[in-house]
Amino acid sequence: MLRSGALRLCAPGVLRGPRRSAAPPTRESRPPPRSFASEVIRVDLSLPNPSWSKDMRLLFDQFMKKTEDGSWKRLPSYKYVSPQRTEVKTFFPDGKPVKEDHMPQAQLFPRSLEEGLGFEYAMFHNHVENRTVCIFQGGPYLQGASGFLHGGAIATMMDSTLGVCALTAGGVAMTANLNINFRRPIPLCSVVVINSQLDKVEGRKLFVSCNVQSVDGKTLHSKATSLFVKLNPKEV
Ligand SMILES: CCCCCCCC/C=C\CCCCCCCC(=O)SCCNC(=O)CCNC(=O)[C@H](O)C(C)(C)COP(=O)(O)OP(=O)(O)OC[C@H]1O[C@@H](n2cnc3c(N)ncnc32)[C@H](O)[C@@H]1OP(=O)(O)O
Repeated sequence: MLRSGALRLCAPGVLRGPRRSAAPPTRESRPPPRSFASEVIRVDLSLPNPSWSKDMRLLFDQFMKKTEDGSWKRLPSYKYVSPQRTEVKTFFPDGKPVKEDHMPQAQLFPRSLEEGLGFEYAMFHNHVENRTVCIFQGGPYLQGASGFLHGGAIATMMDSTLGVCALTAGGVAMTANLNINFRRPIPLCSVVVINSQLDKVEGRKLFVSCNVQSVDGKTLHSKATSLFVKLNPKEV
């Protein structure tokens, strides 16, 4: 039984729970790995699935059109990130990268909830303009104030979008500073667009900003400025 008006905006797949829709899945569903050593699952989760609302699908299609001339690229996204497969291993600040055997259950945080219940998103990057756009549908497990998204969930997606923008433009970097203004609440299960851009580079410092807007562009939900610092290989 639905109590929240906002929840009615969710696609039917969300309300029935994860991976139970009669509609054919558009992603390959496979069980999680026992260990990174044995297998790294490469299921691209930034593709449409039955939990995506009409707004989410329309936006996705609009951005896919923009990829046709090569100016924009869709960025694939995976649940499992093997340290063996990233530069983090070499650039980790304390010089002691976590061994894969020590974290068999590690997952990328925004991909750690079941389909449709948490963070549903896809990102697109423009290499010429150094911009990253994220289309984001926040599911029912991300509630803060009743019927609205939790500020931490919004911050997570802003940090992730800013991070991808910084990483894509400048290489391996970590968030050093993140300033957010929350202007208007985001209804649970609605879709928003996060627009980020690289503003300035000073040595290892990457200054990146973003805003979060409603699909029609009429509501500015949040704004942020951030500083990412490229990790220093000399310290390894
Ligand atoms: C992240 C790796 C990604 C791997 C990707 C692979 C998979 C891809 C998949 C999916 C992508 C998703 C993307 C997600 C993105 C999320 C990212 C996060 O949330 S990261 C977690 C939260 N952040 C921390 O835990 C950092 C903790 N802090 C640190 O480790 C250090 O402070 C660090 C590395 C940021 C800087 O330390 P120093 O020792 O290397 O550098 P110093 O000398 O302190 O600073 C360099 C310059 O920056 C300024 N600076 C540093 N921190 C500052 C601050 N907070 N405010 C202002 N300036 C600051 C300093 O004043 C200095 O400036 P002057 O060169 O002198 O001009």
